[in-house]
Amino acid sequence: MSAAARRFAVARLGSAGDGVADTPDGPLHIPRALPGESVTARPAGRGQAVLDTVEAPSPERVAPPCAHFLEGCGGCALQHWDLAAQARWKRERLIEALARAGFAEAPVAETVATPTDSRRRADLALRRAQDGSVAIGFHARGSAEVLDLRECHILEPALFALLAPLRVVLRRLSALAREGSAVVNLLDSGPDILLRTDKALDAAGRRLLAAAAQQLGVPRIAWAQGENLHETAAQTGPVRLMLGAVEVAPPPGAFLQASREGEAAIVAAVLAGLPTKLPARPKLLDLYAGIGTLSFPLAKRGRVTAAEGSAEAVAALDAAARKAVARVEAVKRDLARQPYLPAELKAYDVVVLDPPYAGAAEQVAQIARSAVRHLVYVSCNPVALARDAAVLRGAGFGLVSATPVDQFRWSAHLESVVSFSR
Ligand SMILES: C[S@@+](CC[C@H](N)C(=O)[O-])C[C@H]1O[C@@H](n2cnc3c(N)ncnc32)[C@H](O)[C@@H]1O
Repeated sequence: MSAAARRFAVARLGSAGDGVADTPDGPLHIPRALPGESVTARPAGRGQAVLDTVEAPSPERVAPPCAHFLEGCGGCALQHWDLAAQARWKRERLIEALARAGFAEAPVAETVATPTDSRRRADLALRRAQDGSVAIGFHARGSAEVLDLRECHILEPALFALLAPLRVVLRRLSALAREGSAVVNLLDSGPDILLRTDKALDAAGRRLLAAAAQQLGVPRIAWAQGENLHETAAQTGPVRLMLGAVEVAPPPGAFLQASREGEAAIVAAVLAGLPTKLPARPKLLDLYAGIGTLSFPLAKRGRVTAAEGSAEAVAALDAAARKAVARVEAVKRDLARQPYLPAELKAYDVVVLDPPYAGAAEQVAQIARSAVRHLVYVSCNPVALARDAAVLRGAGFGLVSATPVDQFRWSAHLESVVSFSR
């Protein structure tokens, strides 16, 4: 039985985008409540509560555009909040993260917004129901349930349009017994799909996927059982994505910046974060380079070494660089186990880092000990950024510029580009 609803004053927003009320028992997280609101909520244990009614709404509360938001879709956390307020909150989170690292009053730019219907990469959950139908969508908040997307205001329309025919195909795919996932990347050649399912793909399944690729205009469908290595199940043509002027053939499920607009904003902030005075033939080191999203634009400014841990991403980057005769050398390297050491870093005028969510503790420790003078750090996690920035500050780096990018509209995620020099 759920607890009785009680009244709470919402003081602030937590890092996951939940309203937080301070209570004698500690902070209480109330999803979908906003700062300044008086709400009733039912405590659900472990500092969590379920919103019951909003008694005094914030003037910043707005009607969520998507029906699934009200059903608890975990794809968005903040559709009930005015966008300008979200942009201010994201900027404040970056200011706080940098202040925690010791950079008080950092020169933080306004948040760069990205539009609705622009997400070109999504990791969607698949779940087969008792009647054989397949739900495709995001998990419901804090649950294994998959919300079958009948509308979506974040996905690129071309990706959303794929869901209805994909449901029909997956219904017949015996390799999907109960659950799986589909990473869908919208490339310039069309949608690229990586299916992960819970059973083996038999000959009938391969024929089904080959026919689906033809019919849906999808150049490639890759498949894997669980977390095993993927294989190409169907290919009707080449895959390609332009990164600046360079054509890349991304591997299945490749990391892409979530939207073209987000990518453009990050690339622009990285280029703007380079020192104004560079030597005549600068050498740039792009760490955690992926398929070269930043490496190719950086190659316009100098010779780039692009290091990345995924063998497939490095192969795609290397092939694209050779074909385009770009000044980019691709290196496969695990930067947690084998970070660039001070002696190697000596060769570079600028280091660009774009690490995964956990940050770049091992690599930043080596940069701190090196003679590197300029660094541009692209972050998708303000907590890791604060930790790594504190190390840089301790090593004498000052903060030159910082730009928050709201690449995941309506979510609590924050991307940022921060430039340091010493
Ligand atoms: C946030 S993505 C950035 C990719 C690229 N810079 C871009 O903008 O598309 C982080 C990248 O780090 C890579 N990565 C994760 N852990 C790594 C490690 N230990 N060593 C090297 N690369 C790693 C991932 O494969 C991924 O390509």
